[in-house]
Amino acid sequence: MTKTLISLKDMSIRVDGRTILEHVNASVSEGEIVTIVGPNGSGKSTLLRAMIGAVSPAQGTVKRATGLRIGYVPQKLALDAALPMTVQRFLGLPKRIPARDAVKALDIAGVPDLRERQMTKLSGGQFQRVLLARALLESPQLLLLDEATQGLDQPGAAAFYERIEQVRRDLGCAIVMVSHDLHVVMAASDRVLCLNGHICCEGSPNTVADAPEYRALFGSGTKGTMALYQHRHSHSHHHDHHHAQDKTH
Ligand SMILES: Nc1ncnc2c1ncn2[C@@H]1O[C@H](COP(=O)(O)OP(=O)(O)OP(=O)(O)O)[C@@H](O)[C@H]1O
Repeated sequence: MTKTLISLKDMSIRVDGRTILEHVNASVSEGEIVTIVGPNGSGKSTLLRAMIGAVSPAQGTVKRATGLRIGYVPQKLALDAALPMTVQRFLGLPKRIPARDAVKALDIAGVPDLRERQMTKLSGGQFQRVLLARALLESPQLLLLDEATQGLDQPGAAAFYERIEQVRRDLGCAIVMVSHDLHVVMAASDRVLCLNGHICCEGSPNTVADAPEYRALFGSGTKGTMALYQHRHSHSHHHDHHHAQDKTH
């Protein structure tokens, strides 16, 4: 039987007396890819933060499987450009890690050659891969990605998501990701949650794209771009390497 890694029951979150999320019921099982979509300010990041335990529910519960290992890729990470730091060093914060652990994580993240490079000299795509490598260090059973492709162009984002699917195949971890790239992300997901302070609708990518609640939020235009991406996506696996390399050189 598939194990439930995390479950949220009737969860509400309040920040500064304002309700950000209410009555959220959701769970994530072993090995599945769940995408959270929703307009700006709809509570997507807050939902991930509730999953890792960074914010506490005002009502309801968040239950994590005992000893659950979570890897988290945050939405933004500002590094001081004046501070020289290699990728190896960054991966070893706060505690140094052996080079072989860094090599392995970077390899899984699809950037095996970046270990000696300076963090501030990386491209946007390379930086995101290093953040992914960092989240993979603890062999997570659940990987949480918050807008991990922000600032990447479409081929870069597509290559990133293809890598995520590869990570899931290799490590068998479940993945929960937040994204604005609806057309790209939804094709890679088993399940989509559409959020707007509460869960408006959920289901397979196609079910959600057809749901009136989703269309009310995003219009029907995304259906077309999603179909376009699914078509491209089904042909693009062979090119993963090229895309990834596009972003790493
Ligand atoms: N620490 C905080 N203090 C005050 N308000 C907060 C805090 N964190 C989030 N909020 C508010 O909660 C709401 C949801 O924010 P959240 O970042 O979860 O949304 P989001 O869907 O991830 O948005 P975006 O797509 O813009 O990243 C917003 O109105 C935001 O202003």
